Amino acid sequence: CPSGQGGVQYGSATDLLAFIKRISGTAHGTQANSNIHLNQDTGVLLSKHDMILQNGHYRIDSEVSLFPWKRIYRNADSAHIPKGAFGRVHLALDCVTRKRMACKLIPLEHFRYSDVEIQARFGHENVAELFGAILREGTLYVFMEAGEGGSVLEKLDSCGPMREAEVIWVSRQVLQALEYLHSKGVIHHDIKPSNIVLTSAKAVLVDFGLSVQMSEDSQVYNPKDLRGTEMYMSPELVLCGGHNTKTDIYSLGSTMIHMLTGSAPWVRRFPRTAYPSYLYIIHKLAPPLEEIPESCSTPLRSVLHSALHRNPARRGSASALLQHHALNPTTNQT
Ligand SMILES: Nc1nnc(-c2c[nH]c3ncc(-c4c[nH]c5ccccc45)cc23)o1
Repeated sequence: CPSGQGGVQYGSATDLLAFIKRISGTAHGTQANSNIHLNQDTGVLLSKHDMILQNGHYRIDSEVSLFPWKRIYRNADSAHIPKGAFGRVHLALDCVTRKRMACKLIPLEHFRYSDVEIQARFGHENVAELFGAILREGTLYVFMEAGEGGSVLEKLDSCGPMREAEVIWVSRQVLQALEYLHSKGVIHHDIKPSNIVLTSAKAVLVDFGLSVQMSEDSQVYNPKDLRGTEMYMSPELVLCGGHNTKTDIYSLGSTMIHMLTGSAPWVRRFPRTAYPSYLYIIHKLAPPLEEIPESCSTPLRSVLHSALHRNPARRGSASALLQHHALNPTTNQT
């Protein structure tokens, strides 16, 4: 690059995918990239109108300010946190336009191509929008839509169980995201309260680092590893015999129980201190229907029975559940 000219540029989602493909190859040592070894910032920003480059630079504390927000761990709710499966999410403010964004910092050695790929390829109002990614001194800065209301987990931890109307409001929007992603063959693999963030107007799905897109000619994904957070995992996923998008529906059912009761399924009956793993419990005892609170209305109870069905073929799809009268309260009041 000309002297003083930075390596960050405006581009399309295709340009951004090419960039993260290149650096994820570098992350796994398969190819050298001249800029990677310099202190040169490199990257692609998608939105010309509200992220302002200066001579190909988008530098922290110059073109954009970061404010520490939330330390996040992948599988933090599990008994173990795989090495490096962590990051930090900051609030980011563009210094010129004051655009507010979330910025996730991912050490290059822990970066997965799917961390960014799914959000770059599949846009939906209930999937955290991707604004760009910049590699700087071995750390990838991923700029995304901010859920300034924090996550559903924070809401539950600070305010306790949610009212049924709130649970329906959140569940509908997660189902809208899943209906879209599942139509593209994408499995999120980690639906849980900490991966649903809130803005003033909507709920948004985040963290696609464990997501996969099934091949077009197959309706079954045969996993190489166990993906997700144990308390929310479906029985078929735990068995590792192959699963499909319906595993996300079961995780949403588990998430709905957490929203209704304030606790994840199983943990009240089987405290984490005594049970380092829930995989056997999920295999032998699922589904956790007895964790549905007495106060739960009959219509919402039937949504949970469908979403938590042990047999994925009999579990409701996202499209089917979105038609359920319990999730369309305004229509059935007429
Ligand atoms: N794991 C992950 N991958 N992408 C995100 C993400 C994208 N946009 C966001 N907006 C808000 C938060 C967030 C979570 N807990 C919070 C508590 C307080 C404030 C904000 C938050 C997280 C994100 O998170």
